[in-house]
Amino acid sequence: MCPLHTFSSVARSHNFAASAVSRRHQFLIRSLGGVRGSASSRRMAAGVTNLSSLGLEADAGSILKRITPPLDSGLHKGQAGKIAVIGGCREYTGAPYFAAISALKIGADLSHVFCTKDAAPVIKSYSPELIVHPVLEESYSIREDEKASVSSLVVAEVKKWMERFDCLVVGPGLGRDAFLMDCISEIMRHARQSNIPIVVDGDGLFLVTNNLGLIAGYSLAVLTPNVNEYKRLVEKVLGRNADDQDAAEQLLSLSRSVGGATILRKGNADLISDGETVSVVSAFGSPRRCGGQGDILSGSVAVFSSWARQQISEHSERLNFSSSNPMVLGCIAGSALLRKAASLAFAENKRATLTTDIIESLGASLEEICPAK
Ligand SMILES: NC(=O)C1=CN([C@@H]2O[C@H](COP(=O)(O)OP(=O)(O)OC[C@H]3O[C@@H](n4cnc5c(N)ncnc54)[C@H](OP(=O)(O)O)[C@@H]3O)[C@@H](O)[C@H]2O)[C@@H](O)CC1
Ligand SMILES: Nc1ncnc2c1ncn2[C@@H]1O[C@H](COP(=O)(O)OP(=O)(O)OP(=O)(O)O)[C@@H](O)[C@H]1O
Ligand SMILES: [Mg+2]
Repeated sequence: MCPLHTFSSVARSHNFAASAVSRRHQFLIRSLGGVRGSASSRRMAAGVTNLSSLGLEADAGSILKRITPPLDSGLHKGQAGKIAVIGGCREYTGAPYFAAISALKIGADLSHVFCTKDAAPVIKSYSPELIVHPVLEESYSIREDEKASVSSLVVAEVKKWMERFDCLVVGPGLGRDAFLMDCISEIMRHARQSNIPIVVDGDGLFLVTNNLGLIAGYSLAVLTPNVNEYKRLVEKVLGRNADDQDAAEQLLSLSRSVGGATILRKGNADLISDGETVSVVSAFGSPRRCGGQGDILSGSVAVFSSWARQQISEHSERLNFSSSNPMVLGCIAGSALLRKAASLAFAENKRATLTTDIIESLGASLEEICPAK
């Protein structure tokens, strides 16, 4: 287990130690955009009463420490996690790379990428660490009369690996080709039948928003929408606009409406709900909004939720968390670690901070909270 004093020093420097009440208060002020005495702050005050009873700011440092497994010479390759990212097409090769390499940097043993044939050599060239499968096809590369047979082949190629994975990340850099979307739907149905957790991000959210049945009622699904993706999801599911005034209540109701899939709403503060609880991670990260940070998050959530699942199955009696849902714990851990890594990378690189710099800070960030030895 990680020594407690390590957590205390991290907590001091990264705001984990602020009292729960003050953090809740700060979050609500930020998320609801209140100005003292204004109408919006009065609405906010009403929200505080409702939301504080749900429990907001997560004790992310403690969760990170308790779900991260110790390094143990008795373990063999694969036991610390096998993750697969399904994404990467002609346009986007960075996003699946960011998600897959982040999973490895955090501590997973194996990270696979299933992408289109065009994207595969590019992704392989970024890193020899990733196992890259050039199996996906887009409409432009196949004839109409081939579609049925190619679709069966694509799905079969992914299915034969599926049972080995602890978690899939569906969507980073996937694109929105209609043929590809149909194949991915089939792959997701199969993953669900096999009880494999799925983190849905990027274009996977475009697919799911238009096919809610893919994740509805699946408690091992996590959706990680950014501001645009959340807006589309809320409009589709609740028939309303995304709400910043009652953000936590709306998220709770959104998650309930999709049958308890966990949703991580990304933004200034990250909000997480599985329809039972709402948690917030609001520790300051970085003011740089370079593309790719959401991809780091999706790869991280895949690893941490797999670890949380394992810890809960082995030691549920001594894990006294606010939520017993491993997908929620994985979201909290992933969000907190990303923010810490972004803050370290920004301290060093300032305006030049890029996603690759944040990835390079993941190891040191986790080490401060949970040392390897
Ligand atoms: N280095 C990389 O490889 C990175 C790659 N990335 C990858 O990029 C993909 C899109 O993710 P994103 O975050 O740009 O989507 P988002 O903010 O909803 O859209 C912004 C605007 O663009 C538009 N739009 C998007 N896709 C479209 C499409 N296929 N065809 C048409 N329009 C499209 C969208 O329009 P709308 O959705 O409203 O119709 C909105 O106006 C996703 O795969 C992600 O993983 C990122 O992870 C960053 C690093
Ligand atoms: N305004 C903000 N202030 C502080 N942190 C933010 C802000 N917006 C997003 N973040 C952080 O950046 C992370 C990525 O969120 P973002 O909204 O950039 O995702 P994304 O658009 O999906 O990213 P990507 O470019 O990888 O697709 C979130 O977990 C959140 O912690
Ligand atoms: Mg994204």
